[in-house]
Amino acid sequence: MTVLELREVHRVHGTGETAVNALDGISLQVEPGELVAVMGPSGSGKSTLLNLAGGLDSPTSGEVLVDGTCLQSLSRKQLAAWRRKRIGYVFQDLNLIASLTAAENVALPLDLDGVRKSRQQAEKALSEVDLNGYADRFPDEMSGGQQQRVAIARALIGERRLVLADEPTGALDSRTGETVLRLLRSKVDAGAAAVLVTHDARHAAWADRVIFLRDGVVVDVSQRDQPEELLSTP
Ligand SMILES: Nc1ncnc2c1ncn2[C@@H]1O[C@H](COP(=O)(O)OP(=O)(O)OP(=O)(O)O)[C@@H](O)[C@H]1O
Repeated sequence: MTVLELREVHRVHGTGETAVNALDGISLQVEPGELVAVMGPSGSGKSTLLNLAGGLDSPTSGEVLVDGTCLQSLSRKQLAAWRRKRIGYVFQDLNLIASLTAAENVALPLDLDGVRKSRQQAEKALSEVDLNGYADRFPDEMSGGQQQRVAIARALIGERRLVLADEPTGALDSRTGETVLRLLRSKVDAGAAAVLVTHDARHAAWADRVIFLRDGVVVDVSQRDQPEELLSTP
């Protein structure tokens, strides 16, 4: 089943003379096993698209479906539960909770859903981002890059079907940045769907499809070349 679907989505920010068409009729489907990168100049609507996909914002018109359910049809409470279970976010502002340790931050979405053995899962997720031994540290006891990896671990933990990432490698050196993309890729290869907003073509190269936005519309889409096509190129 299609994990994320946007149907003719428009989002106008503001009203009257100052109104901005942040998204101007976007349709998009992301399937299980697919990593889609979104690129485009500043102000082209990338963050708006990600916020709508994650149910953090609502379209002015059009529909956003996750796992076949229209997010706008859910009550606030249902939407919160839907998001927590199915959607993982890695945003530029990491949203780590300062009073919780790394492991507690990572386990939080599971704890809120009453999942057992959340601590064990959180420690495993932390070790996957090379943070063995950091479980009991608080965010302010970690570097920016380490905090970013905690945020990645929190986004990928559990049965998330959709992962939304906004420049997830922002504060990381290039080697750690590559680790993050590899983790995202392997989550997708295991059956999740992901949307990655990036300004960096090297990061977009990890995607199956790259969508280019300008002024709230899709101006180009590039598909990852099939190896066979590459081999047959003279
Ligand atoms: N809350 C808001 N109120 C008014 N205008 C907004 C709001 N959020 C975004 N916009 C406007 O909508 C347009 C799209 O913004 P958006 O943040 O989605 O772009 P972006 O491509 O993510 O930009 P960047 O790469 O700089 O993060 C811009 O013109 C922006 O100024």
